[in-house]
Amino acid sequence: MGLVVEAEIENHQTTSSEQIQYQMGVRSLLERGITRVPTKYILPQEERPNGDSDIHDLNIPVIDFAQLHGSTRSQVISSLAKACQEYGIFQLVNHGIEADVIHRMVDVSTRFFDLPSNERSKYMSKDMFSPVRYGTSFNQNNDKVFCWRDFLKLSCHPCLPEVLPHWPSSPVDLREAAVNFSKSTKFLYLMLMEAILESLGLKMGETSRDDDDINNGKDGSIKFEDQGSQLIVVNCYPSCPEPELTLGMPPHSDYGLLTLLLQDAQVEGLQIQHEGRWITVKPLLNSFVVNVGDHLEIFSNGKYKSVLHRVVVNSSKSRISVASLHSVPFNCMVGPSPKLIDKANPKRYKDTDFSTFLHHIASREHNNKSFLESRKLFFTS
Ligand SMILES: O=C(O)CCC(=O)C(=O)O
Ligand SMILES: [Fe+2]
Repeated sequence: MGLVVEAEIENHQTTSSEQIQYQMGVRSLLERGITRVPTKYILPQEERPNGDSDIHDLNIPVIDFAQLHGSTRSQVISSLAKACQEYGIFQLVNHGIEADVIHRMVDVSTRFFDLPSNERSKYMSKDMFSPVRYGTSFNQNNDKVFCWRDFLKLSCHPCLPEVLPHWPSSPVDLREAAVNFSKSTKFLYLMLMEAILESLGLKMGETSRDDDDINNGKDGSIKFEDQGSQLIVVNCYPSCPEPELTLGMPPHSDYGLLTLLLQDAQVEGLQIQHEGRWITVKPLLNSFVVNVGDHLEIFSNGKYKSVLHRVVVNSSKSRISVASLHSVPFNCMVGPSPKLIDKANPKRYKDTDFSTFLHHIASREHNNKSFLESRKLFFTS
């Protein structure tokens, strides 16, 4: 560590009672009236955001969902393929989800993080498979440096009627808003996934039949339909007194097939890495950001790329985002589709079961796209 950083950390010394407080989240910390970023959140110089290197003029592809139906479908499928191949991300407009469903989800999320800290912390859990998990940072059990984020994770597995009684009962309208949001985004995901499979020359049926490309894990093919896993992640990034020292989320790729993300229409924060540079994903009114996840990179045998992204924070505004992550059922294997493998395109990734993925992600070693790297097969010729 350089001298400058050491000197900065000196100035940010914190007490052991604050160490315990970190586990309670950033909101709780701010309620104690801090005016500096505590040491626990200060990144080494080389990992800090650098405002100057962010550029805004890169056009992230915009996909018009309404145009998927009808005579324009084939053009939209080509645009989807290009977006997934070159960027691993696109913004989805005309998605058809009612404004009210979105508004209620954001509104109730904001009110959830406004609850007293002892009310929120009732939902803290170390169990990755818990139907509800409130927490802070990226992986608070392992993170050496914490990030400036609190979250609420709502799992929809194995089905909504089973998990619903575990979801927070306060605010009173949280369950209803989250159910409507999860059902709407699931429907959108299925429509998108069908189009993305089509762009790969594959197809999705209503049930697992032999001629579908979705049957359940044998031959490395995977199951996309209703039993697929879904996780709703509500992120809260409070305003930060020294945003240049920390991040809301460190660089990572999402593990699943696709993530549909609702980002705050007023507050920027999400950045993707593209051609070695960090680019801000400008909020686009009434849109979803759609990320390609690691499972889709593997399933497509590397044709589509999961996107490395991070979140920066700012000194004046707090930011809320809601992600809907979708993948195969938990008991499935993920591997390259046999239909995308041939002599010219040998298999590039090992098959992996979903829980190995999740355990790696929760582990100390996880950073950037490290898991995906560990699944790659290398060829000598
Ligand atoms: O808040 C954002 O814009 C991104 C959130 C994110 O990357 C995630 O929840 O995985
Ligand atoms: Fe993410």
